[in-house]
Amino acid sequence: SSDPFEQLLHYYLTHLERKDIHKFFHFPITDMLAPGYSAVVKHPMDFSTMRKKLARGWYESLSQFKGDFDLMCSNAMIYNEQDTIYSRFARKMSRSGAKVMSKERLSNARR
Ligand SMILES: NC(=O)c1ccc2nc(N)sc2c1
Repeated sequence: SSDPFEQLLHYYLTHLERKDIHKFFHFPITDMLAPGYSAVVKHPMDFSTMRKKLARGWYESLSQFKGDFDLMCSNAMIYNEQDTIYSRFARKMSRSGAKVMSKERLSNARR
């Protein structure tokens, strides 16, 4: 897309997805996969949903984009026990995501 803001978010999304090597966060979690998930997690989020929202121009600011990324990570840390690979990867991804998106000069990027 020609919109530099959209390109920036697309870059972040691609960069963040790459860290999710087991693809734990690539798709919406079903109750089949994770029993009782929909009863525990009221606002699910995943990379494929973020990609759709980006493509539809839903994000007006970087903080909205970061909000969905943080929601995705915190959902996994709430649903999964602390010492599970899912929770561990969510914590790890949350930290590295904060680094990727923390560049001061870019954090005021807007549509
Ligand atoms: N993102 C998550 O919270 C997540 C991802 C994958 C997965 N697979 C399971 N068997 S529980 C589970 C939880």
